[in-house]
Amino acid sequence: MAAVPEADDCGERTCVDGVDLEALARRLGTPLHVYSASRLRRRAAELRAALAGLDALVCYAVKANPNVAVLALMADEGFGADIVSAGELRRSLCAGIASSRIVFSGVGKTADEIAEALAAGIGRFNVESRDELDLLQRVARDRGQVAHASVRVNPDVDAGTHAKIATGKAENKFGVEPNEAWQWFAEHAHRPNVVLDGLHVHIGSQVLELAPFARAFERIAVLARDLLAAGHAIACIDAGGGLGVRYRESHDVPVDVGDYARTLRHALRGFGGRLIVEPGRWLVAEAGVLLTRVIRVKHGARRRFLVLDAAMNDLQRPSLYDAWHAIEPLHGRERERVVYDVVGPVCETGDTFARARELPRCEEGDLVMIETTGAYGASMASTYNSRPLAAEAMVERGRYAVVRRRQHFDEMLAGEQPAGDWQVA
Ligand SMILES: Cc1ncc(COP(=O)(O)O)c(C=O)c1O
Ligand SMILES: N[C@@H](CCCC[NH3+])C(=O)O
Repeated sequence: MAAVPEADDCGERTCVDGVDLEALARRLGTPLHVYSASRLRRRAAELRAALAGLDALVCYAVKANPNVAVLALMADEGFGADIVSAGELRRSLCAGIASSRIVFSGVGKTADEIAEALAAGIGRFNVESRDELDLLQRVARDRGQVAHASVRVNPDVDAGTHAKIATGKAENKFGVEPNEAWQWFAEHAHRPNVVLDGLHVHIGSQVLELAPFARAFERIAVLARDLLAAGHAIACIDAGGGLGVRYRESHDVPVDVGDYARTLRHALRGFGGRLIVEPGRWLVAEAGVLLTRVIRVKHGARRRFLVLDAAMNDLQRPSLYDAWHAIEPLHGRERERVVYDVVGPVCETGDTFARARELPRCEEGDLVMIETTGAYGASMASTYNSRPLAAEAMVERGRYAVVRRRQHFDEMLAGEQPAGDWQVA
């Protein structure tokens, strides 16, 4: 009997976690998101090791990849969830994440979402405005419950990342100024159904330098020390997420997770409460690839286009943030190298995965892998151009499981009908 292969041991890069990608793509069709369970577990273990000895809870940022199999793996690793909607709450609970390990962030929580989260018994709300804090008090009072809450503080720190995913500058919509946080603590008696005993900070995503983290953590630590000295309880500090990953060899140098944890330990020295971290991308990005086939090679007047069956609706990052993803044909690496614009079939020039990318010559039907797509890939997918959502599969040690099958056209149409049944408004 053949031994079960270890992760990624197929030698060539045609395998992920012991699973042959060509065979998988033939079986499940393309475009196809594939996630490696072993890679996910390796990252989880590295993070746990970096945080060892701290009273730390990892609340995985569900938005990065809300696939229930990914969430179930996080639950199995003992992680909680950082959610931003009732949808993410339901997914997390359905995947087996303990409600007490769920924290709820976001500037637009509605009364219904807050009520649903209270009913589920989530651990903590990361509150982003006074209006939200008052709403939390009202909803908790009406339900006869007490909610634990942290103030999300905006530290006015430049995370040095893409402007669209920076969240820690004063001009961003997230969090409140430290002065306002002080006022909320001072007014705690006005809100008997909210135990305000935590601080939260999150400066942005794909952060590749340690210094902005250090600045933000120091600001939060100083605030925590001052609040404690003034007699307020601080039971929890939530350091957010944001750790970046290497999309491009030789360009992106990610922060070492050990250095990140040391920076946290240093900033929070002497703090005896609970630490929460909320990484998303760092845990899942490198565990995912998007498999896609070449529909055709089109020779334009000025450029040569490699037209794939994946498009911006399957992976938005290149069109939205000009993000760079490695693109590799799975076979024919010995062929001559050719420069392509790598595009999808969607009717927008922005539906471009890469411009002027040198690749081995490709032919119709070739399987191509777009790398580092485990975070903010499928989670940001749409059905633009009435393209069904791609399937998602988990692979582990030579086995695969379809964790989300490809959407059918009738599912896309479900709930829609031609306007024929007019009602008086
Ligand atoms: C509050 C909060 N926590 C955690 C994250 C996760 O970020 P990342 O995927 O960069 O770790 C985000 C997204 O930026 C966020 O807004
Ligand atoms: N969607 C962004 C990350 C957003 C982080 C969410 N707070 C990306 O793909 O890089």
